[in-house]
Amino acid sequence: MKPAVILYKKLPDDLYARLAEQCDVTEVSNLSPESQQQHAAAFRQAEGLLGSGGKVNGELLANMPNLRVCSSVSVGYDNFDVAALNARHVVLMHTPTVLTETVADTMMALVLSTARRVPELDAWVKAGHWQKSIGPAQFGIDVHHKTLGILGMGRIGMALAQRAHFGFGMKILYNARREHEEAQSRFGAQRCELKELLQQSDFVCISLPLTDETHHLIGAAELELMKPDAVLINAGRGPVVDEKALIAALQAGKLHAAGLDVFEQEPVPADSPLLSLPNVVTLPHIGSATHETRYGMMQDAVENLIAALGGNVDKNCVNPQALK
Ligand SMILES: NC(=O)C1=CN([C@@H]2O[C@H](COP(=O)(O)OP(=O)(O)OC[C@H]3O[C@@H](n4cnc5c(N)ncnc54)[C@H](O)[C@@H]3O)[C@@H](O)[C@H]2O)C=CC1
Ligand SMILES: O=C(O)C(=O)CO
Repeated sequence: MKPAVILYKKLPDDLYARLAEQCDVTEVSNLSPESQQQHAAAFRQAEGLLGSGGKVNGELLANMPNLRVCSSVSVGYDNFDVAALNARHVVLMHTPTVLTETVADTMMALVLSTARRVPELDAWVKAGHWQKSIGPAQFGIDVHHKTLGILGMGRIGMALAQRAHFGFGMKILYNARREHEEAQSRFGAQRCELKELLQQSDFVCISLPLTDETHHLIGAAELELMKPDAVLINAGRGPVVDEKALIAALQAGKLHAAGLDVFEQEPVPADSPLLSLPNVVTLPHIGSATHETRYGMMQDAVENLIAALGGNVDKNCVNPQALK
């Protein structure tokens, strides 16, 4: 008999067919309590769960007594209660690597667009303001040969460092618990304390996961340490930055700009002051959102689920110890 799975994300036809060949699939629109109630029997039976977004916590697990494998279409897994999964011996699979280069491209796009004010000036031209030669009011700041500080020197941080160092001749700083030998040998990257990184970087780029330790890692005191013409880029998770403190710093003119792909609340509320600050570039959490990469993530998530249901957690497993 095929294992029963709950699918809470639309898949392309070929990937759905691949999943359905191996599993008995019930498709639901999301993991809301209403959806769990509506499909109670399917949730109760399911051994697998595949999708993205939505909280996977003790309450959901209580409705899924047969669950063995969660497969997330994402690398970040802060929406999963891993301790609760471990306690129930449920393994969590995710999709690192396949999205790394695309997210680093997004971060570089934020670096360039904040520094050179691309969206702001695009809107300015389209609004008919380009009536004569531009002047200092339209100038930006250089990116090349500046200092880029990375918080989260993992897969995405490394791919960003590669672009910044080789493409733009930038000096790379990073903050980490341990020396990153590869970052040092490939990019001459220097490890430093958070304080030093904030004081020295022209661009502070966040590609950190959200954990208890990283929650509000960047608050008022940290923003105060940054150079007045520095730029903050966040593509990790919104709550790594205290958004109220960021808004206050931007309103007080303490930073050149911010480039944000992630927010404390997503979608970002329409009345957020971030949306009316001209020096803030906002993106709707598109870090990995290209056709190619999103397809690759879904493909990996399907294969991860099938492999893990078959007892193979060699690749892309967050908590292989849960099997023990
Ligand atoms: N904006 C978007 O669409 C996307 C956002 N992300 C976010 O990026 C994060 C990173 O992804 P990867 O690079 O693949 O993960 P990774 O695990 O390879 O890298 C994360 C790095 O952060 C470091 N780190 C963790 N806590 C730290 C702390 N307190 N201080 C200093 N360093 C710390 C880790 O040691 C690791 O080197 C994901 O967890 C996710 O939240 C990932 C993909 C897309
Ligand atoms: O994979 C992730 O963690 C994302 O945020 C979306 O790609």
